Amino acid sequence: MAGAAGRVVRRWYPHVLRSSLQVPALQLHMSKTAMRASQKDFESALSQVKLLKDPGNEVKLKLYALYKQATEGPCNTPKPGVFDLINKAKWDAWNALGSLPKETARQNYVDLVSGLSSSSDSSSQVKPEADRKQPGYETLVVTSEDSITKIMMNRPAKKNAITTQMYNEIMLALKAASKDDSAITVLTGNGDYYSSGNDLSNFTDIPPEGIEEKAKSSAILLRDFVDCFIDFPKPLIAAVNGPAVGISVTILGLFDTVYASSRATFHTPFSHLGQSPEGCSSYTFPKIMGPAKAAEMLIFGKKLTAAEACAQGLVSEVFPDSTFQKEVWTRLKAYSKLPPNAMRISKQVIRNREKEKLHAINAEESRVLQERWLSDECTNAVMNFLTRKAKL
Ligand SMILES: CCCCCCCCCC/C=C/CC(=O)SCCNC(=O)CCNC(=O)[C@H](O)C(C)(C)COP(=O)(O)OP(=O)(O)OC[C@H]1O[C@@H](n2cnc3c(N)ncnc32)[C@H](O)[C@@H]1OP(=O)(O)O
Repeated sequence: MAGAAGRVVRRWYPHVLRSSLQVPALQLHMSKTAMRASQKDFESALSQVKLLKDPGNEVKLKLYALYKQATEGPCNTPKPGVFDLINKAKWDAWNALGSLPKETARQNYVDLVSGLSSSSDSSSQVKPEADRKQPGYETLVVTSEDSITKIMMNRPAKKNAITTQMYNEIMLALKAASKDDSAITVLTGNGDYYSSGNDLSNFTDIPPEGIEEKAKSSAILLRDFVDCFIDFPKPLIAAVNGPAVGISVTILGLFDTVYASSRATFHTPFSHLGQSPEGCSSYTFPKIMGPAKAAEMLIFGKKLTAAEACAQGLVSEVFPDSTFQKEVWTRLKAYSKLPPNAMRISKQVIRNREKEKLHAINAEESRVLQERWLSDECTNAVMNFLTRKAKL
């Protein structure tokens, strides 16, 4: 849909008003000039109008009425029935022009299109992401545009490993997105990784109260973090731009749609790390892919390719890496135009009956992990990574 200059170009035709209409308040004193538009100007405006960004139903009705008046003169067709809403709105708009002369209607049409073209040119300028970035986040880039809130993990040099600060910022961003006027929310990563999961340096920041206290507060953080995904009220989409590890994989079971680049992999090496599953994956993964496949991932740490994850139902669709961004955002922009309330309600109908269960599972997984973090198996695995002795 984006044209060569990054300009949004949609095709719509004023005489074929297909979408639902609000009854317009027509005030048609468009041209204050005495200039007469030539037939050529009018034809050029007719071509130009097809290239404009959709101006909304009210303006489309004005254009329709002026077009009819300019080409056929005053409205002389029978009034459509009260239940024929669209044709009635069109008829009302045309009829409201009364005996406006054809030439004036033509001039008003040309003026209106010219005004729309210049405002469309300036509003279609794509602002650089830095200008649209929401302030207050250090580990994320959060932007809202086209009814989409995008939450991008932004520690590319660390493979978007999730620090305590990033857990907290993701929670804040999700809470804000649940209340903003976006229709859908997307989580993605900056750089070559989607996320390498929990930042293992979270284990080194031990408070004076000791490791037990750290494990306790971390279990609360984990539970709160996962709860935000369980409770998120709008469609939540993951755009998995590259490899995903640990908690960034497990929470995918709580997303509504997961798009993956062909370069993405899905890895949950919990046993290797002396840990156990979180993000409700102990429940969602067996449900999504069956217990045998889930066990390979969650107990044995089998890494899945994007194609395998898609075959097993964890991923909705895989896109070639070279076209991933373009294809995914084109798709999401189209989805974001669907009626937002209907999407929210559909999500509720699909998810609500599981919510209580998911909260209980999350609490249980967090409790088990709190103990695991204090185990020698976990301490040794983390130390091996931090002292550069091991990688996944
Ligand atoms: C008692 C306290 C408990 C505290 C708990 C807090 C809350 C926990 C909540 C739940 C837990 C979730 C479970 C998980 O997510 S488990 C998965 C954890 N992730 C890993 O084990 C991945 C470790 N990383 C790697 O194995 C490799 O880095 C990689 C991802 C395979 C990439 O390898 P690479 O060779 O391509 O790149 P590399 O040079 O290693 O990485 C670049 C720099 O990024 C740093 N880095 C990458 N991932 C992490 C990570 N997860 N944690 C910390 N740092 C990471 C890496 O060290 C490099 O840094 P530098 O350039 O050397 O400074």
